[in-house]
Amino acid sequence: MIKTIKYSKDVDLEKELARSQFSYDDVNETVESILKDVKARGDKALIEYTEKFDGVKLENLEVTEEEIQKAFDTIDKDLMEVIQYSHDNIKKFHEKQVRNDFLIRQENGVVLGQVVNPIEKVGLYVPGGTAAYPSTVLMNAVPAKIAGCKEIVMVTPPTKDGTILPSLLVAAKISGIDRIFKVGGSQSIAALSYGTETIPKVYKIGGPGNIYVAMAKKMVYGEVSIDMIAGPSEVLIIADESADPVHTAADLLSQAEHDKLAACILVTTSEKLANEVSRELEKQLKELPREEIARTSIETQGRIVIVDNMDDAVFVSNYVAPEHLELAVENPFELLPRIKNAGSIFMGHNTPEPIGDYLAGPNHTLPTSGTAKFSSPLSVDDFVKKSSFIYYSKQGLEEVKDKVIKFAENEGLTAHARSVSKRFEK
Ligand SMILES: NC(=O)c1ccc[n+]([C@@H]2O[C@H](COP(=O)([O-])OP(=O)(O)OC[C@H]3O[C@@H](n4cnc5c(N)ncnc54)[C@H](O)[C@@H]3O)[C@@H](O)[C@H]2O)c1
Ligand SMILES: N[C@H](CO)Cc1c[nH]c[nH+]1
Ligand SMILES: [Zn+2]
Repeated sequence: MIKTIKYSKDVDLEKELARSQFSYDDVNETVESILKDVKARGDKALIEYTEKFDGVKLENLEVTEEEIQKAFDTIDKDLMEVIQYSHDNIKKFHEKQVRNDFLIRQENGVVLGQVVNPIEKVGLYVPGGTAAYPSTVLMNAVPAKIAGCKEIVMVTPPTKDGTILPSLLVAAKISGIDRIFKVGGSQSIAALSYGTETIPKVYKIGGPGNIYVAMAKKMVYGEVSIDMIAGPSEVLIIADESADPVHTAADLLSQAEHDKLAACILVTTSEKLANEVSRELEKQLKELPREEIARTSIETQGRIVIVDNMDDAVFVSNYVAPEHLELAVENPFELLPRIKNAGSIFMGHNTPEPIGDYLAGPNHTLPTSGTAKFSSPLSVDDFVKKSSFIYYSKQGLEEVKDKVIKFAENEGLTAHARSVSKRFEK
């Protein structure tokens, strides 16, 4: 049964919405020791952890060309069309994000500018523990490809028979991934961070994963860059009395089935809707093949929050800063400007969250665990870096020389001042 809370200003949201069913300390220790071990023992450690966590002893870590060809030969052709359709929508949306170089020319001959360069080597994590995510392959790889990254490698856990599903391989090839490795979890994050005999060290790691993956990315940050902490899925639905309880429950469960640690929250002004959704969740849970995962998520992390008005609903939502926010209200566009913290916003009654998961175009790798307060969806920006450049003419330098010298002397940095003044000595 999902827990229901009546919100008022006295309610301690930190306590009521706490995601406390898991010991992060245990995960920390496990991940730290895996990272150290892979750094020390490379491929040998990867093979052992893959046997331990994924139940398969691998001979080779890299997917071969024959395996990729076989995937194209065996994949369901309708699924391949859907993958291509989704790829094209994601590409169209992300092409709009491309940043161009710019130049500022001044009359005195000074030229200033910014050049944008792709990050050369990137590693993409595609989850594969309890479900396979070809959609995540596309969401990660397409922006990297548009950015122009030279080497795009993908890591994902293998199935029990030591293969990678055809849908993942086909999605990887369609979106331009160069190399694919059959390794998942924190061990794969270690491999991408430090490099092993087989897996190249990259400059940046992107992609979502479970708590072990998220923790590993956090720990290797500094050694490499990371996109964000995209962990267990979340959805928060703001609903008024116009929302349909059957649809609302279905939307909550769409994210609950990802992970026992997924967080699904309904915030509503309607007590009637709250009761109906609570009943409907019980009914629909029984119909799901992944009932156990979804039930644990709903019963431990799930909440229905009843509020007096939309102001309070918006306040709670901005406080949670959910990965996905559904505005299941009469006029979602009216509410939109008041939403300050959310990964992706789904507007109105005909935009269920899975539309964004699969094919609308915007990215589905999104900030979780409240990090939407300061992070954005995965985008082309995550795969580029910028350099600025400065060109001064003789006249331009002469015009500012005294100012630079003044600044440098104030900071007590004589050599800085002299690097300018020396140019004007006779
Ligand atoms: N934010 C997004 O865009 C997005 C997209 C898709 C999925 N997700 C999330 O990704 C996650 C996928 O999780 P998953 O588990 O299915 O796949 P996963 O690939 O993230 O994790 C599986 C791996 O976790 C490791 N692991 C499992 N138990 C472990 C243990 N006890 N100790 C050490 N390592 C262990 C193993 O190496 C295993 O291969 C879910 O939380 C889902 O909500 C997020
Ligand atoms: N909802 C996930 C992000 O939290 C993305 C996804 C992929 N496939 C289905 N859903
Ligand atoms: Zn999803």
